[in-house]
Amino acid sequence: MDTLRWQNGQLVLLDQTKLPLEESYITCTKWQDVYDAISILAVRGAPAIGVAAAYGSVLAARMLADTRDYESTSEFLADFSECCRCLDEARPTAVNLHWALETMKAAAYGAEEQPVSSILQLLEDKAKSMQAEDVAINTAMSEYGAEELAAAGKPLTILTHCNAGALATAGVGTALGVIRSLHKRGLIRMVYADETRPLLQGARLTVSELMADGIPVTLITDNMAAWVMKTKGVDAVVVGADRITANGDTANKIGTYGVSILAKEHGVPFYVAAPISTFDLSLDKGEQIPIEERNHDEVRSIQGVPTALPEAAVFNPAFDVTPHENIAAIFTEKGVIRKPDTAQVHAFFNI
Ligand SMILES: CSC[C@@H](O)[C@@H](O)C(=O)COP(=O)(O)O
Repeated sequence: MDTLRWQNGQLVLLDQTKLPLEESYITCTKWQDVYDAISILAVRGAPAIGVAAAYGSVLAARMLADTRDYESTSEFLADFSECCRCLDEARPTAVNLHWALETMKAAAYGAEEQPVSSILQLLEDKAKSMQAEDVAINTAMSEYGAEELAAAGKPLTILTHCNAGALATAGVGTALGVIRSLHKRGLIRMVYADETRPLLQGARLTVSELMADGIPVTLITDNMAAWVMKTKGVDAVVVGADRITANGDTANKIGTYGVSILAKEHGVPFYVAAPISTFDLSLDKGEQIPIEERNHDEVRSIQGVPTALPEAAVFNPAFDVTPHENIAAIFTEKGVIRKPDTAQVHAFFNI
């Protein structure tokens, strides 16, 4: 089950809205298909949407070249940038989307002197290398995280929120990558997976991903996390991230902030696993992160089944921000940032 694959010049995406009950795929032949797939969460998770968008930009470049006979490469680049800008609007919080498109644009502009046909090939190669790099990044980050947690010297009970696994990346995942590495070392006693309302990424995706790998996992509803921490000996919380600001504040799936408060109350260390592409050092603090608000029907219903009056007022932020004070460490592919704050993050990035 590949989260995404580039096949015969098309992007094939596993439709995560149908999981775990149905394995079906969406074939994207134009960038607008990728935009739609990202918007409806057919492909989701910060690194996965970055890679998908990179391929989306390849489809955009090809579509432009097919529909117009460009007299100059700079005209093509201007239209290509505009397509990237539109794709970038698919979701606002995960900075990996923006990062991936900026990387693709930089690659295209770096070849400004070359003909459009060469740029098309270069963009395809760049997207493929971005996908391959994500695999390596996940593996390195997972090892750093597992090494840090293995120091406890005993099998661990871990709580996670949302899905930061293979389905959210091109590789083994970020938070679930760390859990996979710990499992390989015989160091997972139990993983508690929050169901993650409203869209149930924990129940639908994390639980099935871990079960498929034979990793012990127990599904809980989001409102059970406090009691599980109190009664089940949770050793650590490990989650992914959608954007991390220069002081270490971390945006992740709605509910993560609450889990961090519960962890603090129960003396449970709270860890974030995220690639460097998830850091947005142009922002000083979490309050500056744009938070996506999604369709209110996602809260008025569960999997399309109404659970509230259709006219009920709703607030549906897709993400929240965990303050850096609540984070014990951030695992990246280049190492661990302990007790993240502006000084630690700056030191890590040599700023
Ligand atoms: C490695 S994925 C990290 C995050 O993107 C993940 O935890 C998350 O919040 C995903 O939200 P989603 O709305 O499903 O895209």
